[in-house]
Amino acid sequence: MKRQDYVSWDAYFMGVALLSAQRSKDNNTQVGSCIVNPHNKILSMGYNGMPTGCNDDRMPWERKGTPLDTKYLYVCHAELNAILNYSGGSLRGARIYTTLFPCNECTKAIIQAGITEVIYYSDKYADTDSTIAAKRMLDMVGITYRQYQKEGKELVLDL
Ligand SMILES: O=c1[nH]c(=O)n([C@H]2C[C@H](O)[C@@H](COP(=O)(O)O)O2)cc1CO
Ligand SMILES: [Zn+2]
Repeated sequence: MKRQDYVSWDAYFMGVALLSAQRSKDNNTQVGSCIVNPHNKILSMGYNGMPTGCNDDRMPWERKGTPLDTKYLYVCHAELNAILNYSGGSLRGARIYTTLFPCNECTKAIIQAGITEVIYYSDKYADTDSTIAAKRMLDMVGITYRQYQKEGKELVLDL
């Protein structure tokens, strides 16, 4: 009989997104994303980080203070990184697994890239204008979004 406790496709791809998030240098929120085609092949991954070439140690990671001295003006979001990291052509018809509901800016990129489904883990900023705007756009263009349903499986990686 075949092994029974293998991970589902959803758990597999959200697991990859969660693992990608572990690369983030952000001390408050680590976000990871994984883009998958309709044949369940992974096309791209990303996490939130400073633009390539911007030294992590010289960039601000603060949340508050003078805007120029906070991370927000500089950090590249996980979803955008996953989209931009793809060098294989079109993402049309793909779905994106992401550990945090995409912001309005990433949502624009998701729409323009032709991604057709968003699966998210956390929606901790649901009450912000950014997330409300994101959902408004997704609804308008018919991109479906659903929260990842936990399967009660705890996976420990002995790295
Ligand atoms: O969809 C997203 N994707 C993403 O990568 N991020 C990143 C930007 C920041 O590095 C961090 C959010 O920081 P904070 O929770 O401290 O405000 O997450 C944030 C969002 C949603 O705002
Ligand atoms: Zn974003």
